[in-house]
Amino acid sequence: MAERTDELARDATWCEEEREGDCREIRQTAATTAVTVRHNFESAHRLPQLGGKCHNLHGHSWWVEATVAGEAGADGIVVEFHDLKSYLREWIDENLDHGAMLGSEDELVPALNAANSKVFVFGKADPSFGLSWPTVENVAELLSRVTAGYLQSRGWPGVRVSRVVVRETHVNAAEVSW
Ligand SMILES: Nc1nc2c(c(=O)[nH]1)N=C([C@H](O)[C@H](O)COP(=O)(O)OP(=O)(O)OP(=O)(O)O)CN2
Repeated sequence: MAERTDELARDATWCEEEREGDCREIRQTAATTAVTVRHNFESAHRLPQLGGKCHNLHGHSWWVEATVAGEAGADGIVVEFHDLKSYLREWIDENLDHGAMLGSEDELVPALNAANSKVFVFGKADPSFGLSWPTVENVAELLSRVTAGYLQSRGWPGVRVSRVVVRETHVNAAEVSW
Protein backbone atom coordinates (compact mmCIF):
# COMPACT_ATOMS: atom_id res chain seq x y z
CA MET A 1 0.00 0.00 0.00
CA ALA A 2 2.84 2.40 0.90
CA GLU A 3 4.42 1.66 -2.46
CA ARG A 4 1.20 2.55 -4.26
CA THR A 5 0.85 5.90 -2.42
CA ASP A 6 4.37 6.77 -3.44
CA GLU A 7 3.49 5.96 -7.03
CA LEU A 8 0.48 8.32 -6.93
CA ALA A 9 2.57 11.09 -5.35
CA ARG A 10 5.17 10.66 -8.11
CA ASP A 11 2.44 10.85 -10.76
CA ALA A 12 1.03 14.04 -9.21
CA THR A 13 4.45 15.72 -9.22
CA TRP A 14 5.04 14.61 -12.77
CA CYS A 15 1.65 16.02 -13.72
CA GLU A 16 2.41 19.45 -12.34
CA GLU A 17 5.55 19.59 -14.46
CA GLU A 18 4.15 18.33 -17.77
CA ARG A 19 1.72 19.68 -20.35
CA GLU A 20 -2.04 19.29 -19.66
CA GLY A 21 -2.56 16.79 -22.50
CA ASP A 22 0.07 14.39 -21.18
CA CYS A 23 -1.36 14.55 -17.70
CA ARG A 24 -4.87 13.45 -18.62
CA GLU A 25 -3.91 9.81 -19.05
CA ILE A 26 -1.92 9.74 -15.81
CA ARG A 27 -4.88 11.13 -13.84
CA GLN A 28 -7.11 8.40 -15.24
CA THR A 29 -4.77 5.58 -14.27
CA ALA A 30 -4.37 7.03 -10.75
CA ALA A 31 -8.14 7.24 -10.08
CA THR A 32 -9.52 5.45 -7.03
CA THR A 33 -13.03 4.04 -7.18
CA ALA A 34 -15.03 3.11 -4.11
CA VAL A 35 -17.50 0.24 -4.06
CA THR A 36 -20.09 -0.16 -1.30
CA VAL A 37 -22.21 -3.12 -0.19
CA ARG A 38 -24.82 -3.36 2.56
CA HIS A 39 -26.15 -6.05 4.82
CA ASN A 40 -28.31 -6.22 7.93
CA PHE A 41 -28.60 -8.53 10.89
CA GLU A 42 -30.62 -8.91 14.08
CA SER A 43 -28.62 -9.13 17.24
CA ALA A 44 -28.81 -8.42 20.94
CA HIS A 45 -26.08 -6.72 22.93
CA ARG A 46 -25.55 -4.97 26.19
CA LEU A 47 -23.01 -2.49 27.52
CA PRO A 48 -22.87 -2.92 31.30
CA GLN A 49 -19.76 -0.70 31.46
CA LEU A 50 -21.98 2.28 30.46
CA GLY A 51 -24.70 1.64 33.04
CA GLY A 52 -28.27 2.90 32.68
CA LYS A 53 -30.54 1.24 30.12
CA CYS A 54 -27.56 -0.06 28.08
CA HIS A 55 -26.95 -2.51 30.95
CA ASN A 56 -30.01 -4.48 29.86
CA LEU A 57 -29.71 -7.12 27.18
CA HIS A 58 -31.56 -5.52 24.26
CA GLY A 59 -31.87 -6.08 20.52
CA HIS A 60 -31.35 -3.98 17.39
CA SER A 61 -31.80 -4.37 13.67
CA TRP A 62 -28.23 -3.55 12.67
CA TRP A 63 -27.22 -2.23 9.25
CA VAL A 64 -23.69 -2.47 7.87
CA GLU A 65 -22.26 -0.55 4.94
CA ALA A 66 -18.77 -1.62 3.84
CA THR A 67 -16.81 0.41 1.30
CA VAL A 68 -13.65 -0.81 -0.39
CA ALA A 69 -11.57 1.34 -2.69
CA GLY A 70 -9.00 0.78 -5.36
CA GLU A 71 -8.31 1.06 -9.03
CA ALA A 72 -10.74 -0.71 -11.37
CA GLY A 73 -8.97 -3.50 -13.26
CA ALA A 74 -9.06 -4.28 -16.98
CA ASP A 75 -12.42 -6.02 -16.33
CA GLY A 76 -13.83 -2.66 -15.14
CA ILE A 77 -14.39 -3.66 -11.51
CA VAL A 78 -12.71 -2.95 -8.18
CA VAL A 79 -14.11 -6.08 -6.52
CA GLU A 80 -16.98 -8.29 -7.61
CA PHE A 81 -20.15 -7.25 -5.71
CA HIS A 82 -21.56 -10.74 -5.32
CA ASP A 83 -18.28 -12.17 -4.06
CA LEU A 84 -17.80 -9.42 -1.45
CA LYS A 85 -21.47 -9.56 -0.35
CA SER A 86 -21.49 -13.35 -0.07
CA TYR A 87 -18.39 -13.31 2.10
CA LEU A 88 -19.67 -10.57 4.42
CA ARG A 89 -23.17 -12.02 4.62
CA GLU A 90 -21.89 -15.47 5.43
CA TRP A 91 -19.58 -14.18 8.14
CA ILE A 92 -22.23 -11.93 9.69
CA ASP A 93 -25.02 -14.51 9.47
CA GLU A 94 -22.87 -17.22 10.99
CA ASN A 95 -21.35 -15.13 13.78
CA LEU A 96 -23.78 -12.32 14.65
CA ASP A 97 -27.25 -12.78 13.19
CA HIS A 98 -29.92 -13.92 15.67
CA GLY A 99 -27.37 -14.09 18.45
CA ALA A 100 -26.01 -11.85 21.18
CA MET A 101 -22.84 -9.75 21.16
CA LEU A 102 -21.22 -9.52 24.59
CA GLY A 103 -17.93 -8.35 26.07
CA SER A 104 -15.53 -11.05 27.24
CA GLU A 105 -15.92 -9.81 30.84
CA ASP A 106 -19.72 -10.00 30.68
CA GLU A 107 -21.16 -12.36 33.29
CA LEU A 108 -23.89 -13.42 30.83
CA VAL A 109 -21.36 -15.20 28.58
CA PRO A 110 -21.21 -18.44 30.61
CA ALA A 111 -25.00 -18.45 31.02
CA LEU A 112 -25.67 -18.11 27.27
CA ASN A 113 -23.02 -20.69 26.44
CA ALA A 114 -24.56 -23.11 28.95
CA ALA A 115 -27.97 -22.58 27.34
CA ASN A 116 -26.44 -23.26 23.91
CA SER A 117 -27.58 -19.79 22.80
CA LYS A 118 -25.56 -18.07 20.06
CA VAL A 119 -23.12 -15.51 21.44
CA PHE A 120 -20.25 -13.60 19.84
CA VAL A 121 -17.70 -12.64 22.49
CA PHE A 122 -15.83 -9.38 21.91
CA GLY A 123 -12.23 -8.74 22.86
CA LYS A 124 -10.71 -12.19 23.25
CA ALA A 125 -9.65 -13.46 19.87
CA ASP A 126 -9.32 -12.37 16.27
CA PRO A 127 -11.06 -10.61 14.61
CA SER A 128 -12.35 -8.77 17.69
CA PHE A 129 -9.10 -8.89 19.66
CA GLY A 130 -8.74 -5.76 21.83
CA LEU A 131 -12.34 -4.64 21.25
CA SER A 132 -13.61 -5.17 24.76
CA TRP A 133 -17.34 -4.34 24.47
CA PRO A 134 -19.91 -4.57 21.65
CA THR A 135 -20.39 -0.82 21.18
CA VAL A 136 -21.47 0.40 17.75
CA GLU A 137 -17.94 1.73 17.27
CA ASN A 138 -16.45 -1.69 18.01
CA VAL A 139 -18.93 -3.51 15.77
CA ALA A 140 -17.84 -1.16 12.95
CA GLU A 141 -14.14 -1.85 13.68
CA LEU A 142 -14.81 -5.60 13.85
CA LEU A 143 -16.54 -5.60 10.47
CA SER A 144 -13.77 -3.51 8.91
CA ARG A 145 -11.33 -6.23 10.01
CA VAL A 146 -13.58 -8.93 8.56
CA THR A 147 -13.74 -7.00 5.26
CA ALA A 148 -9.96 -6.53 5.28
CA GLY A 149 -9.57 -10.28 5.83
CA TYR A 150 -11.74 -10.92 2.80
CA LEU A 151 -9.61 -8.64 0.60
CA GLN A 152 -6.47 -10.37 1.84
CA SER A 153 -7.88 -13.83 1.17
CA ARG A 154 -8.92 -12.90 -2.36
CA GLY A 155 -5.66 -11.10 -3.10
CA TRP A 156 -7.31 -8.17 -4.92
CA PRO A 157 -4.25 -6.05 -5.77
CA GLY A 158 -4.23 -2.52 -4.32
CA VAL A 159 -7.78 -2.70 -2.93
CA ARG A 160 -8.33 -1.57 0.67
CA VAL A 161 -11.17 -1.04 3.12
CA SER A 162 -11.90 2.68 3.11
CA ARG A 163 -15.04 2.99 5.26
CA VAL A 164 -17.38 0.89 7.34
CA VAL A 165 -20.61 2.34 8.75
CA VAL A 166 -22.70 0.46 11.29
CA ARG A 167 -26.19 1.61 12.38
CA GLU A 168 -27.87 0.12 15.43
CA THR A 169 -30.96 2.36 15.10
CA HIS A 170 -32.14 5.03 12.67
CA VAL A 171 -30.41 7.65 14.79
CA ASN A 172 -27.28 5.89 16.15
CA ALA A 173 -24.35 5.02 13.89
CA ALA A 174 -20.58 4.70 13.97
CA GLU A 175 -18.14 4.98 11.10
CA VAL A 176 -14.52 3.92 10.76
CA SER A 177 -12.66 5.29 7.79
CA TRP A 178 -9.18 5.58 6.35
N1 LIG B 1 -20.86 5.98 21.60
C1 LIG B 1 -21.80 5.08 21.96
N2 LIG B 1 -22.75 5.43 22.83
C2 LIG B 1 -23.71 4.54 23.17
C3 LIG B 1 -23.73 3.26 22.60
C4 LIG B 1 -22.69 2.90 21.70
O1 LIG B 1 -22.61 1.78 21.19
N3 LIG B 1 -21.75 3.85 21.40
N4 LIG B 1 -24.74 2.40 22.90
C5 LIG B 1 -25.73 2.72 23.71
C6 LIG B 1 -26.88 1.74 24.00
O2 LIG B 1 -26.48 0.45 23.66
C7 LIG B 1 -28.27 1.98 23.34
O3 LIG B 1 -28.61 0.88 22.45
C8 LIG B 1 -28.47 3.18 22.59
O4 LIG B 1 -28.71 4.22 23.51
P1 LIG B 1 -29.66 5.48 23.26
O5 LIG B 1 -29.39 6.11 21.95
O6 LIG B 1 -29.51 6.33 24.43
O7 LIG B 1 -31.06 4.81 23.30
P2 LIG B 1 -32.28 4.83 22.33
O8 LIG B 1 -31.99 4.02 21.13
O9 LIG B 1 -33.46 4.41 23.14
O10 LIG B 1 -32.37 6.33 21.91
P3 LIG B 1 -33.59 7.35 21.72
O11 LIG B 1 -33.12 8.20 20.56
O12 LIG B 1 -33.63 8.07 22.99
O13 LIG B 1 -34.82 6.56 21.43
C9 LIG B 1 -25.77 4.04 24.40
N5 LIG B 1 -24.69 4.90 24.03
